[in-house]
Amino acid sequence: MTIAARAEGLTKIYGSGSAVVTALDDVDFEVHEGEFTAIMGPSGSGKSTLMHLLAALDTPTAGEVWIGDTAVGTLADTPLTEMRRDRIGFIFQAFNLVPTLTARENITLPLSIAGRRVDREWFSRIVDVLGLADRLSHKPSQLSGGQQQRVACARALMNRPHIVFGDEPTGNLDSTSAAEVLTFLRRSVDEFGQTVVMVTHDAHAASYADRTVFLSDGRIVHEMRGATQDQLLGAMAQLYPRHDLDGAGPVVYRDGGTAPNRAPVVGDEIAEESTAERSIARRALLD
Ligand SMILES: Nc1ncnc2c1ncn2[C@@H]1O[C@H](COP(=O)(O)OP(=O)(O)OP(=O)(O)O)[C@@H](O)[C@H]1O
Repeated sequence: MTIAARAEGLTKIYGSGSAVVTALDDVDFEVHEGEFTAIMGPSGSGKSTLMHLLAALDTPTAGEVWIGDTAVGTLADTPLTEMRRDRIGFIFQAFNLVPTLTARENITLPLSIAGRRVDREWFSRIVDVLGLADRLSHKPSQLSGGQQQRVACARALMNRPHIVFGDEPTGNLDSTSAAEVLTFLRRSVDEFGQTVVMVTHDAHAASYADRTVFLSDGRIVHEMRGATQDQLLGAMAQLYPRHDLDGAGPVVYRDGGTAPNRAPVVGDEIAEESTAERSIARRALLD
């Protein structure tokens, strides 16, 4: 099996002194080419941190990431930006479309920024598979959430990336729109040989994947192949007995505190997180 990306001894530590958080703790991980991999775990287990490091959007405290044969840590800023632009596709929970551009312009934006030609045939194929042909001249505000996320899927695949990363891509969608996006990701693997890595807390979403890895407290604690939603839920109940399996689960902090006891702090965190997510998205899409 060919390795599309791998991590060795990946560690990410935030903060210092008493505020130190080990978000990832000495993780070894491989992404297989042409496979759909889901990364699951409760809130705070390190899913987004692992994805951001694998996608070269952030730098580890220790360890190394390879995308294909390229050691990401050895790249200077310009080749790093080029690698993200040319070899990686991103789909975010919050769509992150440019509001002033049409669907067509959003889809081709990464190519426009890179000064590359649009492959008309590939564009039509992707747009057809995603059912977007009659929406191309619409602005994001004229599209439903599901349609916006399908535009984001088309944008992610336009440059035929080495890997597509999705960070909770169905997190803001109703179940019908979520199924459309997940079916598309599945088809992109089966029909185009695309490699996909998706972070999710949702067992139904993960059931579309070939392989699911489970994180807990910054470590990979389990892995399953071809698991059904029920099998995934069963594994989650064993691995994360303190968490609510219906949704993202309560925010459980490393010291055992939970969100309802700490409303003001959680409010602050959410505000900070959405700003952080926007800045990650900018780096992924516009750099
Ligand atoms: N920029 C940051 N500064 C400080 N701590 C951070 C930062 N980013 C993440 N963390 C902490 O690192 C840990 C892992 O966070 P991460 O976002 O990777 O988890 P997650 O599994 O993706 O969570 P969620 O499902 O809530 O998005 C958490 O304890 C989080 O609070």
